[in-house]
Amino acid sequence: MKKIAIFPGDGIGPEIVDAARLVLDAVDHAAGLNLQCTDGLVGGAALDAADDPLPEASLQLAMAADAVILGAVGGPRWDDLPPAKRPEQGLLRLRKNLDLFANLRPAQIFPQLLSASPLRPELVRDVDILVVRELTGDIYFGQPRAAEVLDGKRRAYNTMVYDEDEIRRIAHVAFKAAQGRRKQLCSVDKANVLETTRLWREVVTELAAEYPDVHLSHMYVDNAAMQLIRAPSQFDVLLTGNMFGDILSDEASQLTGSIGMLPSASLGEGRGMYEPIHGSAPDIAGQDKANPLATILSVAMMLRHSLGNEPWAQRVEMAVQKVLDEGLRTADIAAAGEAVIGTRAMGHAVVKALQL
Ligand SMILES: NC(=O)C1=CN([C@@H]2O[C@H](COP(=O)(O)OP(=O)(O)OC[C@H]3O[C@@H](n4cnc5c(N)ncnc54)[C@H](O)[C@@H]3O)[C@@H](O)[C@H]2O)C=CC1
Ligand SMILES: CC(C)CC(=O)C(=O)O
Ligand SMILES: [Mg+2]
Repeated sequence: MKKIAIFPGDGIGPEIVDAARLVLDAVDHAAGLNLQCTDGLVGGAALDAADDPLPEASLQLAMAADAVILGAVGGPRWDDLPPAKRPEQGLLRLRKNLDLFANLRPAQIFPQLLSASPLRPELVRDVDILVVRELTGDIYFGQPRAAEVLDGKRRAYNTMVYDEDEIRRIAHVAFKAAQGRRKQLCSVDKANVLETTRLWREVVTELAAEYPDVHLSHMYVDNAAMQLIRAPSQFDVLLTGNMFGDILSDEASQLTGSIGMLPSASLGEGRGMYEPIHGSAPDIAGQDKANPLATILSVAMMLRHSLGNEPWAQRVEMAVQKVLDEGLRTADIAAAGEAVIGTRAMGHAVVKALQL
């Protein structure tokens, strides 16, 4: 028996998680996984219910689980709160408390969706990028942070900080990932301007000696953002800090056609958390329009990384390929004039494509 904690969150979170749950339940039943799934509150839903975006009960639920599935958090209802009190803090604290320092965000091309990419098909056809993003450090967590009034003037600051151990452990993850792929590792920083990322570059370079089979290169983040659009197939594994990885992975999602296609695994030494890379999409929440495939592909990553079930991970991924082959599209991945189905119908379609 494995325990799965499920945090649907806010906005489209409950919709995409419900669609992914259809797939997870079907796999559980067919593969005899004997999963015990329990829902919990995080984000705005938790703020509303318990005045805390990560109530103690939710943290305990996650800590007791073998794996966690999370939809998305945040939304305009909580926009007036200062950053440190918003729903997003619940997610950040969950990642930190579970020590999920490695966020794997694969950006793969689905050939069926080449026409959905804003880039020319010949530019994206061969794209297969793994963004390895550090997830528990950097400016999202650094202290001090404050918004204050000084000499009658409003000012605010955050702190970008990494120590060498934090850099080393995420770099090891990236080097190892590159070894299992095309052995090209590009580390992204802003070492020309920032001390933090100068240390990042130093530490990553030191580690390269332990991975002689991996070709390491370095790129400034502004150039990396440009190269992702100019010639994205040059990248294999991209190693980044927390903020740069957040931004570049949203950008990379567009190569595939939609942010609704990109799953992620947030890993540490213990249990993993599986979440689509996108947010709570308030503009389409509650309308059965959201693409649940990123969340369903995150379930596949959970089967692979936390449940040790590669065959079923691949079956879920193949089922996603099949629904795309069949021309089934949510609005975000539909070409002009193409018929569109809703979130829930897409979940059912993936279950059907599993051919159980
Ligand atoms: N992991 C998380 O929980 C994250 C939460 N957020 C939060 O989400 C809220 C909205 O943030 P935004 O900047 O608008 O980013 P977003 O990722 O929620 O949405 C950006 C755009 O992508 C579209 N989109 C996102 N996911 C989609 C899906 N599955 N299917 C179809 N279209 C999709 C949205 O409709 C929107 O037009 C904010 O409160 C933000 O802080 C943002 C990013 C990550
Ligand atoms: C805390 C989240 C809102 C940060 C984010 O955008 C992400 O992890 O993709
Ligand atoms: Mg993000």
